[in-house]
Amino acid sequence: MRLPSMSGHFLLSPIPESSSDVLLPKDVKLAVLGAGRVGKSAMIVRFLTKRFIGDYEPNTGKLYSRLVSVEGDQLSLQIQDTPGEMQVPDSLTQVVEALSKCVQWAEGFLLVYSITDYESYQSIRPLYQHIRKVHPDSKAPVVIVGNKGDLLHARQVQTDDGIQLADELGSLFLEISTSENYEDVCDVFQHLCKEVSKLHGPGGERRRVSIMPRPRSPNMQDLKRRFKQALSYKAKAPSALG
Ligand SMILES: Nc1nc2c(ncn2[C@@H]2O[C@H](COP(=O)(O)OP(=O)(O)OP(=O)(O)O)[C@@H](O)[C@H]2O)c(=O)[nH]1
Repeated sequence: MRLPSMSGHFLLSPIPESSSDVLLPKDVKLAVLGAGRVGKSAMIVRFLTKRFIGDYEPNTGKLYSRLVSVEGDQLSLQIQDTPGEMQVPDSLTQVVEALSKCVQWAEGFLLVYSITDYESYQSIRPLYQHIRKVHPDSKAPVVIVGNKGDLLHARQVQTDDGIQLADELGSLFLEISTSENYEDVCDVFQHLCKEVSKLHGPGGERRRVSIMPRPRSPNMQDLKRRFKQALSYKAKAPSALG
């Protein structure tokens, strides 16, 4: 199943401030998983900043938080990046534990492989099965992405392989190049946000809360005037000590 092309752009905008009642944004928690240096961090940063940053240190699990608006819906989005490589054998258990916690925590998943790395493609199925095992009753949306689509000369995974796997697992699939195409990266995250948001229902976690009106900031001119007044009064007043 291929990811349908999205119309319209993903709007990254701050939530408007209101002095009275506000609607809390819905929480959307996504996890990005994939074995090896498949471009997970690059994708997240590309989505959040529009920029492609070519050089990253291998990450150890960074959480990104943003307020975003998707088709008019205000979302409090959290994206958990996960380590693709385990460099210290001793920490294997910790990494697996951390991954399980993250899978438990998240509501929507992005499974990434690189079209230049067949092993990363092979890791998608077990990752997918792990998600379904941790969330047996939920319809947690999963999108499979074949990244680095620009590196055609180094291709090890055919597009059809990706389509076939995604069909088999019942997931959406898109082959993209994070470095060359911001729109595709955006479509992927936008799709996941919308699907997770649907899980919360139409009203979801949105609720009205009353917020205290913010106290007015002091008028500095007025304060200075009063301060001077007080000083001059003090100067004129007879001293209590005689
Ligand atoms: N040519 C090309 N390179 C990419 C693309 N996406 C990511 N890269 C490169 O792939 C390398 C790994 O990218 P990362 O984003 O660090 O990969 P990661 O999956 O987060 O890796 P870990 O941090 O080890 O989990 C970097 O050198 C990126 O510049 C892409 O679409 N095309």
